[in-house]
Amino acid sequence: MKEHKGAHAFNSSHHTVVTIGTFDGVHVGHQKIIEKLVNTAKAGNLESAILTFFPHPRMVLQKDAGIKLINTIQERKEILARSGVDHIIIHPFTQQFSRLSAREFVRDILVHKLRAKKVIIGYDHRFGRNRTADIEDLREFGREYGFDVEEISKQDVEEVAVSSTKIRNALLEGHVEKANRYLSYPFSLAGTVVKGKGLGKEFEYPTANLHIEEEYKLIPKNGVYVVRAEIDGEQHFGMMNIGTNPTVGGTEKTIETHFLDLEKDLYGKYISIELLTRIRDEKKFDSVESLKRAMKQDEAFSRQYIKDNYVQ
Ligand SMILES: Cc1cc2nc3c(=O)[nH]c(=O)nc-3n(C[C@H](O)[C@H](O)[C@H](O)COP(=O)(O)O)c2cc1C
Ligand SMILES: Nc1ncnc2c1ncn2[C@@H]1O[C@H](COP(=O)(O)OP(=O)(O)O)[C@@H](O)[C@H]1O
Repeated sequence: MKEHKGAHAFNSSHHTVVTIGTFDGVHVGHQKIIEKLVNTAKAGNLESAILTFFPHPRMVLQKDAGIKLINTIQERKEILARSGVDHIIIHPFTQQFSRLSAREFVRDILVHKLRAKKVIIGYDHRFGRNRTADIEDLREFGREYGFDVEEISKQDVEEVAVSSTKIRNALLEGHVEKANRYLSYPFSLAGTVVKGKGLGKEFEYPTANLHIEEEYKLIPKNGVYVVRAEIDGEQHFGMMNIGTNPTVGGTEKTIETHFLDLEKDLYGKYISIELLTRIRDEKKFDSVESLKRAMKQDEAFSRQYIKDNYVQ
């Protein structure tokens, strides 16, 4: 897969079949559309291309700072790379871009830059300044500029929307296994390991504190999770706490992981951690001793879960 930082950087001499969308999560519904894209490309001797926007249009147009996404742009790229698509174009969604007329968008981006011969698009997709144009307008442009339009049915579009909402809600409610089923891969949190409060030694459980740079990344419900990560090329399981550490008087939200059977300096490392299941809520214990006992139980639960689900 080739990545292009905007339609203007696209330089393939082949004709393409293009689909347009945010693809947050790249979940099972998205995967169905991508499969259609890839098969259409093969059948028509075209190259497949996904045109996606970043930042998310809602971040730019509604200054919606609160919007949370399942994937960071980096994660979206990595998951799409596994889907067999030839090109991903990450077009910067700016105020200026949003003011392009429908004709300018079609002519300058789809036809001239991306050399589209086919566009696969949701039945209700709207585009151009103020989202004035619809799929019928796109078909009309297609006749003028020489490309076909293939419609994604109402049923498939709804499946995509329902899945995205279900995944976001499942994560916010702590149901990671449900989210992972819709995603068909484990939801993950990625960031750099930073210094914490320095209490890990007191707990006999050193914890790697994850700093996530992307403030738009959705963080699942506070609580304790069984997790897995690759560290220096090796798989490690662990237990993660998302929360404010109320027992030790914490107020800021932290994401910290104790990796089982590992002793390693992780400061400064960039780690992507998969969430596998949720153990319990984060609690304010009346003593550090009680918290330690709870963490011992979390460890026992985690070891059993890993044995039951991941070890042959
Ligand atoms: C598996 C696990 C479960 C935890 N559960 C709780 C909890 O229920 N309540 C709480 O206040 N802190 C909880 N913590 C956080 C501890 O308070 C935290 O690890 C400790 O404050 C050390 O912080 P530090 O790494 O920033 O020094 C948990 C941590 C882990 C690793
Ligand atoms: N098994 C392990 N799991 C997590 N971190 C570990 C582990 N072994 C060693 N470490 C190191 O210990 C650090 C955490 O120690 P800790 O005493 O909890 O301090 P902090 O408050 O900075 O998190 C981690 O950032 C990592 O570098």
